[in-house]
Amino acid sequence: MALPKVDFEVGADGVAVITMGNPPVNALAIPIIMGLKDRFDEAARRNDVKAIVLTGKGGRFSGGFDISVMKKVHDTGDSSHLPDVSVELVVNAIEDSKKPVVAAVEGLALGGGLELAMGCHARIAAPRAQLGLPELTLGIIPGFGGTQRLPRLIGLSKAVEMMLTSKPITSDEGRKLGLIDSIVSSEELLKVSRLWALEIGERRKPWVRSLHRTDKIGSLSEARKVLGTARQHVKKTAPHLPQQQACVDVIEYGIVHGGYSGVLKEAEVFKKLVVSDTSKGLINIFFAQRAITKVPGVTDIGLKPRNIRKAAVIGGGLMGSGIATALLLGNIRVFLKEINSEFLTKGIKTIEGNVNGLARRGKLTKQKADAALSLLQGVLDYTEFKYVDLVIEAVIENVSLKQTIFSDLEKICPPHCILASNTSTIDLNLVGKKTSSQDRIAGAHFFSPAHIMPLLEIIRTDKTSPQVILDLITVGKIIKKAPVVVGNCTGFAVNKTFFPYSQAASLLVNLGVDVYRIDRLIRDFGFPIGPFQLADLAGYGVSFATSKVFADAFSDRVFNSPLLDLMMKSGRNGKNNGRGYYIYEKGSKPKPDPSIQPIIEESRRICNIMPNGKPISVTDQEIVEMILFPVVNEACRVLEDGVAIRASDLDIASVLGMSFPNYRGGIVFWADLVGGNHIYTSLKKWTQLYGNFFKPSKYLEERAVKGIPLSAPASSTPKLLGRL
Ligand SMILES: C[C@H](O)CC(=O)SCCNC(=O)CCNC(=O)[C@H](O)C(C)(C)COP(=O)(O)OP(=O)(O)OC[C@H]1O[C@@H](n2cnc3c(N)ncnc32)[C@H](O)[C@@H]1OP(=O)(O)O
Repeated sequence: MALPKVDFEVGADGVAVITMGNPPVNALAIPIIMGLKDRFDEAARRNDVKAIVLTGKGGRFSGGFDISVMKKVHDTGDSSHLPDVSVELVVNAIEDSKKPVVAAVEGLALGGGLELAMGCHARIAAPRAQLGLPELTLGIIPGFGGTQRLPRLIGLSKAVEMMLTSKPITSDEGRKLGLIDSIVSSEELLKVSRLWALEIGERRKPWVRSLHRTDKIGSLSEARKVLGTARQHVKKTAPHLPQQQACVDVIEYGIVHGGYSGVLKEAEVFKKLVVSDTSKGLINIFFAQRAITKVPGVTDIGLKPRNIRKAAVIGGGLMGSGIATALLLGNIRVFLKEINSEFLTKGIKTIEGNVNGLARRGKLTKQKADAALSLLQGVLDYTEFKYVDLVIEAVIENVSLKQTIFSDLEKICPPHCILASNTSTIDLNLVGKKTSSQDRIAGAHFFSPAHIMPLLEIIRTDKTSPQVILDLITVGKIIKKAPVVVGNCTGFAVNKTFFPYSQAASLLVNLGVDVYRIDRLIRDFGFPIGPFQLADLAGYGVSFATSKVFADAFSDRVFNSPLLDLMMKSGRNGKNNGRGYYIYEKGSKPKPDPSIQPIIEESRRICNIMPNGKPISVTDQEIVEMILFPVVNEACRVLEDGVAIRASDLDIASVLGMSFPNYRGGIVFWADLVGGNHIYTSLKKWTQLYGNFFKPSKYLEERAVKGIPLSAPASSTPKLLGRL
């Protein structure tokens, strides 16, 4: 791999071209920043240099400050790894340079990349470059002057919007807004930028120091109005994200005290935010997301993904139609199979509803929606299966039915065809037991609604071939899912980790805690809805069936609550029939239903676990911990058994599959922040008080006692992922 380096070349025209080279995105790693400082010094010193062009190698300007430097700060606790770029490089060496500097932008200029460009005296871009300040997604604010220069270049409202949403704009929009001075073809980019820089020197083009501009900001009262609205919005939509408020504050500071003071304030706040838990969590998620597709024994052995053009989905229910929708949106031809025309019509209607719904909400153009639906064909038999590359079975969780389907598939599908099951709980060895095709059988576990939820859990057995796993990873990427490869066991990685979540909530209710208090606290923690509203949403049938599976598999530690059964017996089925823990009425938000109280009382009476028959007294924090620590405990077992390749895979899976708040970094990452020892001692205490449901796992105990982070890689070879 090429080392990061900054090239410097002075042409006969007297223009020095400084080129950042750090593939694949020219991230501003420390050697690049040092190199830039040296090169700008050199350009300033040399008499043969009249003007400067700053650009990036390989068709990309820069993807911003090297995020791994911030990770290093998190890992070491040492902020001195953060270089002074904002003043030393952007203000002193670039913006205040006595020689004109032009940024030649191609591909992308994000974060620190765009901030360098904004420090230049003009920006020339190739078409379709992405320009943005996505720092807030990492729990920080722009730190190389972006909070000050962007509003001065494009106006306050748009700049605030770009920073708070972290959404990039294209060259075209940048040109209209005044961020880009001219758009030229890639071929012409350097030539035009050189000329432009020379013309600035000759005063034939304006020599603009962005930080000194005030014309686009408006009056102080106008600015305060815009910022006040932004503040209100942030307060409502992002109460857990301190960087959002901080960003607005820093922008305002610069407007009140001047751009340069704003830059200094920004650097100070940036440094504080880098070490915040939010930034630690979000940066963990950034790298976790990119690690999932690095699967030892699969992606590092020189295999090439095969083309998956045609797929079949068996079962047109909620899951099957969601999966088919996802494949169609990924431009894959789909045969949807059902057992009769009534079910088939219903499945197709659901898919049409899914696709058209996305188009209605502006997520898809009408043209793309029509193109996706044209790739769908409903079938009632296996004739078309002779030509497919992938089958995903999504029928009910019935072992013998699945076994029959897979033995039929083996006979009908071509030998290269991948045979996948969307089972959420059943052992895949059992599913493929009646075939001799175990090497091409895998799990492709989607999360409901499958066309929306971004996680795809790919389950490999010890017989699944690496090629099949690689192909499924590739399909996952094509259909815009995050593919996480896990081992085969009851519940696989995600449902196994999270089965104690709803059980702990029920346990607390049976100990006397209020349903709605629990839901509120879990929402306050950052989940979009609480466990009882989630149960309402999923429908009780699914929860009931899966809790049975877990009760059989993990009888040493399940909590069997009569609550769900009693709810069902009283004619409730959650959102499906409008009656659950909440009342569901069209057009209004779910309302707590006081009439469930007698059902809860009955459950408590049957369960009889309240000490002395009285509700326990617990703090809000304890409630959250009593629900989430058992999940951490199960995550430890998943890691110990090697069901997940690495802890960060569970982090990303918890965020994308279970809506664990991303700014807390994922379940294992959060557990390490809370501290293994606190989790262990709490679980031990609750085991004594309330039983084995809370009993700490060996893995947790060992690590807590030795002070080893739960996320640290295991020293022994994973068991279930034996091939990895
Ligand atoms: C002080 C400043 O204000 C602070 C900052 O600048 S913070 C950084 C702001 N910039 C960002 O947030 C951009 C982050 N990067 C991205 O969004 C995307 O990587 C991208 C749009 C640039 C490219 O996307 P894509 O082509 O799909 O490639 P992607 O797989 O994401 O990244 C390719 C590799 O570059 C790495 N990378 C991308 N941006 C990086 C960055 N800013 N720092 C370090 N590594 C980075 C990725 O980790 C990945 O590494 P890997 O191959 O070892 O896994």
